[in-house]
Parts: sequence; C-alpha cells; structure tokens
Amino acid sequence: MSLLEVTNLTINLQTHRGRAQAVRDVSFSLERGATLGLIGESGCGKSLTALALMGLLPQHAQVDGSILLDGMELLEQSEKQLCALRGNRMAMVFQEPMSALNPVHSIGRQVAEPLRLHLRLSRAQARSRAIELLERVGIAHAAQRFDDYPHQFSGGQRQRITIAMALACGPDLLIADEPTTALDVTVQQHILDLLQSLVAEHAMALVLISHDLGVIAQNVEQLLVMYGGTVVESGMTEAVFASRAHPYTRGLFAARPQLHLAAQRQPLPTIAGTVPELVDLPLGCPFAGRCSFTAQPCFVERPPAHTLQTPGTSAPVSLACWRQPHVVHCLRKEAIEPTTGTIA
Ligand SMILES: Nc1ncnc2c1ncn2[C@@H]1O[C@H](COP(=O)(O)OP(=O)(O)OP(=O)(O)O)[C@@H](O)[C@H]1O
Repeated sequence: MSLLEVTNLTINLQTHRGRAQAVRDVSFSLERGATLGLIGESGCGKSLTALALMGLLPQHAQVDGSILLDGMELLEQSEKQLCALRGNRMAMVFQEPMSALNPVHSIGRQVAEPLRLHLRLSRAQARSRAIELLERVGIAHAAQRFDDYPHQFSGGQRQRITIAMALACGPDLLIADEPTTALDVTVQQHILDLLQSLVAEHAMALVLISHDLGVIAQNVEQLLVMYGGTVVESGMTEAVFASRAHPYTRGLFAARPQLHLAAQRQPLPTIAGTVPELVDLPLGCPFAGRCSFTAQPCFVERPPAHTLQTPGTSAPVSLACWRQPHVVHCLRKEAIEPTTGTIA
C-alpha cells in the first residue's frame, strides 16, 4: 500500500458569487521516500490540494473523495485527531516563513514545542533535540541563538527554522508549498538542497508545489500538471517534460522565461485568454476556451485520462485530452518544424 493515496479529491468552496469548484477529481499516490510536484498557473488548486492533505481547508469547504495516509482515511478524522497527526505524521512548509513563525516566541521554543507536544519530551530533552535540529538545518551557533526571535533572522534562516519545526517529529509526509518563492534567489537553491537531503535522510515522502519548472525538474520524480482544479497531465517528471503532450502543459513550458528569446528581444510567449471562473466552469475540458486544438466534445464533456507512451522516454504519461491523437500528431510535426511553441 502507498504511503499516500488520494482518490477523486474534490473541493467546493462557498463564495459570495456561488459554489466554486476549486479542485475536481484529483487522484495520485505516493510511496514512502518518493517525491511529487504540483505545477500549474495561479488559482488552479495546488494549495487547496495541499491544505486538504493537512486537514487545513477553510471551514466552509466541502470535500469529497478519499485521502489515505498509510491506510487511514484523513477525511474522516476529527479536528483533534488531525491535530495529533499534523507536525507528527505529516508536516508543511509554507511560502512565507514569517506566517508560520510566531513573532512573539523564541525560535527555540517554537522548534521544541512539537517535540514536547507529540513526543512528550521533557523541557531539557526538547531543548537539546531542537538545538540539534537547528544545527542540522544550518543555523549557526544554534545553542546561543535558541532564545532569539524570528525577526532577528534573515528570510533564508527563517525558512530553515520552519523546516526544522516541520521535521522535528520525523513526519512521513512533508508538503512544501512554494518554499523558496519568497526568498532571495541566492538562498533558494540552498533551501531546496536542504529539503532534498532531509527527505532522503528520513525517507519521507515529499509533495512540492512550485511555479518554477527548473525547481520541479531538479527536485521531484513524479509530476501533476493542474489546470482549472483538475489534473491535465501526470507521470514521471522526466516523461512529462519530454512529452508536454497536453496543450496546456505545452503552453506552460513555452511561457517560461528563456534566455535566447530575451537576447533576441522577443516577448515572452503567453497562453492566450484567461483561466476559467471556478464558479462558472465550462461543461467540458477546463482548458477548451484557450486551446487551439479543440473539437466538439471538448466543450461538452470533461475528457477522461488516457495513457500515452512518448518516444524516447521509459515511462508513459497520463493525459486528459479529447484530442489526444490529433494533438500528439501536431506536436510531433512541430518537433520537425519548430515554431515558437505558443498556443494561441
Ligand atoms: N478560502 C477560500 N475561499 C474561497 N475561495 C478560495 C479560498 N481559497 C482559495 N480559493 C480559490 O480556490 C482556487 C484555488 O486556490 P489555490 O490557492 O489552491 O490555487 P493555487 O493553484 O495554489 O494558486 P497560487 O499558485 O496562486 O497559490 C482559487 O481560485 C482561489 O481563489
């Protein structure tokens, strides 16, 4: 059995404009020690998916489907049971470390707290373990800095401290939601390297959310590409990067900053149109309104997932697209006659 099995996860939110279908039928599984990335443009449901795993969705959210952690149905746990699991079996690192740290408590106290709460360590034991953890994540002179407050640290150091807090009890599952986006580019790689080595050291499963395709390529083995609350393409990262077979994935990759385009003073390619309103989602494929490959079924029914084996890769990808053979045919042609790759 996988460590994490998510099946048909669906999240609806009541908003003043009506019911927003923020996440629809998201399914994936993750083995112990494995890494999975979630990518997709802003508002596609990545963070809500992560929050659902942690049992941290807003109270007005209606959740359907199943989230099994080591066989335990998380959607059936009470708030008290979830509290006992959070920080213990599963933990999360957020984008903005200051929002995860309490500004009026010393960093030492905050790292020691889960050790006292979940592992029932004495004050002295928790202090000594917290110092070890702070040293492990790269906080120099941790013992002397134990009583310092979050504002006395840089952004990168604060993120290291939140990682120490997340790892304190040795969780099985670590979720990192844009862990480096708010940081200076010079410290981003250090934080990602730290996460990678800790995940390997503790054989944890990692779910990494990022907008940055480079970060995803280097840090996760499996990938889900999300659009309009659904998974449009998924598979091993290498296979998804090689196939880019869904028109949305294609557009996402084409829209990444590229040095040769900047050197030629060419504008950054974009995906024409805007993301659909979640309150008023179209009947068919959520990407249909922005896709240049559409045919009649795309506007009528949500496409089922198909498996596609891309030449040159060892693993297949799963693709939710009605026009799959036609798209693949066009993309292969495009590989011979390269275009800008823009989907307009
Ligand atoms: N508490 C909430 N109440 C109502 N709508 C919400 C709430 N939280 C999120 N949403 C909406 O749900 C959708 C998905 O949000 P989510 O935060 O998961 O997106 P995301 O893919 O993580 O985006 P980003 O990359 O910008 O963080 C968005 O349209 C968002 O506006």
